[in-house]
This record gives sequence, C-alpha cells and structure tokens, in this order.
Amino acid sequence: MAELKGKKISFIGGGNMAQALISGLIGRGINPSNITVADPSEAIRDQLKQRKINAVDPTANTETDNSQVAVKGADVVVLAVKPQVMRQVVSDFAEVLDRQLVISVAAGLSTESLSKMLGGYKNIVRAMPNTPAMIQKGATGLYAADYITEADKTLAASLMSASGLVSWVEKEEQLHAVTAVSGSAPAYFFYMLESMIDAAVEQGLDSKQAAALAMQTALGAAQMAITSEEAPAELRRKVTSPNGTTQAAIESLQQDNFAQVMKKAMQACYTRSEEISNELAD
Ligand SMILES: NC(=O)C1=CN([C@@H]2O[C@H](COP(=O)(O)OP(=O)(O)OC[C@H]3O[C@@H](n4cnc5c(N)ncnc54)[C@H](O)[C@@H]3O)[C@@H](O)[C@H]2O)C=CC1
Ligand SMILES: O=C(O)[C@@H]1CCC=N1
Repeated sequence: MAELKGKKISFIGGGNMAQALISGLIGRGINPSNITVADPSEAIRDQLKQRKINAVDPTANTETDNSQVAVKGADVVVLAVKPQVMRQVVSDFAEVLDRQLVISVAAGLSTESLSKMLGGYKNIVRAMPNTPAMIQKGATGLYAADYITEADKTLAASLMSASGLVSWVEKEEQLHAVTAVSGSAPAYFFYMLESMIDAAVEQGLDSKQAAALAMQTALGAAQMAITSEEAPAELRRKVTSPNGTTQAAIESLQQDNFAQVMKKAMQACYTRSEEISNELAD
C-alpha cells in the first residue's frame, strides 16, 4: 500500500464496480480526500460525498470539463464506465493525459482499442475485478503490455490489492477467462444461494433461517477450500458418506450434468466478453 500513499486517484464512473473498489481503498486506510469520482448521477455523487469523497458531475455546464479536470489532477485514473459508452466518455482525455496510469476495468475492451480511444496513449493496465472488492474479498485479474513499467505495474497491483487477491495474466485474451471465473462469478454464487434458499423454504424452513444456513455454508466451504491443503474434490469426498445423503444430492447434480451446465455458462460469459471486444474494435 506504500505505493498509494499520497497518490491522487480519479474514478471515471462511480457505479457498482467503482464503489466496490473505493470501499476497498478506504478500508485499507486511503484518505477519501485523495479520491475523485466523475459521475453524472446525482444520487451516486450524493452517496460519495457522504463518504467525504470528491464527486463531480461530468455533464455540468461549466467552462471546464469536470472529467478532464479529474484526469489532469490524478496520478491514477480508473475507467469504470460501461464498455459501450467508453469511447464517448474518454473522447477528450487525450489532451490531459501525460503521465497518469490508466486502469480500465471495462469488460472486453482491449488495451489496443482503448489506446486508440485515448488518442494513442499507452500507459494502460487492464483489470477485471469483482464486486466482493467492497468487503476486501475481491479477486482481480490484471494485464499489462510489456512496455508498461514495473513501477506502474506495482502501482496497479497495489491499488487493486486493497480490495483482495490480484493475479496477473500474461496474455490479454486470458482476461476473457478471468471474467468467466471471477469477474462475473459472484453472480453465479448468488444465484446458487437464491436457488438453495427457495428449495429449503419449500422443504419447510423459514426463509431467514434458510438464508442464514445457506450463506454460512457457502462462507465455510469457500474458506475451507482456500485454507485447506486438499483439493475441492477431496473436500467434497469427505462430506460424502457412502450411500448417504450427500451422495444422493451429488448423484442428482451429476445426472443433471452440473459440470456441463457450469462449463456452458462460463463459455457464454467468455464468448460475450470476446464479442464486446470485437464490437468495440475499430
Ligand atoms: N459490476 C461488476 O461486477 C463488474 C463490472 N466491471 C466493469 O465495470 C464497469 C462499470 O460497471 P458497473 O459499475 O457494474 O456499472 P454501473 O452502471 O453501476 O456504473 C457505471 C457508472 O458510469 C456512470 N457514467 C455514465 N456516463 C458517464 C460519464 N460520461 N462520465 C462518468 N461516468 C459516467 C453511470 O452514471 C454509472 O454510475 C463496466 O465496464 C464493467 O464491465 C468489471 C468487473 C465486475
Ligand atoms: O456483467 C458484466 O458485463 C460485468 C463485467 C463482469 C461483471 N459484470
């Protein structure tokens, strides 16, 4: 975190992902006064201001463009708008980019396409974080082209690691797989929780009780998998008594091709990430 001390960090877009990352940074002791966010939503700016973060309106009718000002004064600029609006949002940033490290969290948008949108500016690191960053339990994949300096790579890793685990990929296209296994993946687990809670209620539990039991079990299983020397398959085996209740459940999942269902979902995620990449390429 020493690399971030005193650094000015600007977020362009202050939505779900930006706020999760900001929570991680503040949780790790970054002073909110070093963070600026540009977002056209008044509700979002109000939320941020309550947390003592500078929040500016990029669409305000002022003589100077507020986003440009936020970029100009920053050491690190995190681009956290939807990939489809990126071109329009960053259209006048080239004029004020000179030394800043740009970190883009936009799904799919390649470094090459973003660099073109930024008038050829190259000091870009791509990140694929996820929303558990909000509670510093995030997982982020990072990619930097080989011309990015070690100092900037360290700065990017430091910023993202305020929110949890970071992992570099060597090839940019591997970020599609990162999106499938961690960027989008909190939603798979939330969906699984929703389904388990609904089923437990049908089986006679109160919904609050079902939710508490299912969530604690997800937490326990994840923490066990992280801390154990044993692989998930072995941990599963240890829950599964021969001809017992777990075996019945796992066999039902296998008959329904659970592994195939998961693989297909992750492939859909990967393919959509590739499509976004192609849609935004010149
Ligand atoms: N939500 C997630 O779990 C993850 C999202 N991402 C990426 O993060 C980016 C943002 O996604 P979310 O935060 O989910 O979306 P979001 O819709 O919550 O946030 C986007 C924000 O951009 C703002 N915005 C729109 N036009 C703007 C402008 N001209 N200047 C500044 N801000 C502007 C919107 O008001 C909104 O608050 C996307 O590129 C997405 O691919 C990456 C990993 C995970
Ligand atoms: O759904 C999306 O496109 C974004 C990127 C990864 C998670 N949310």
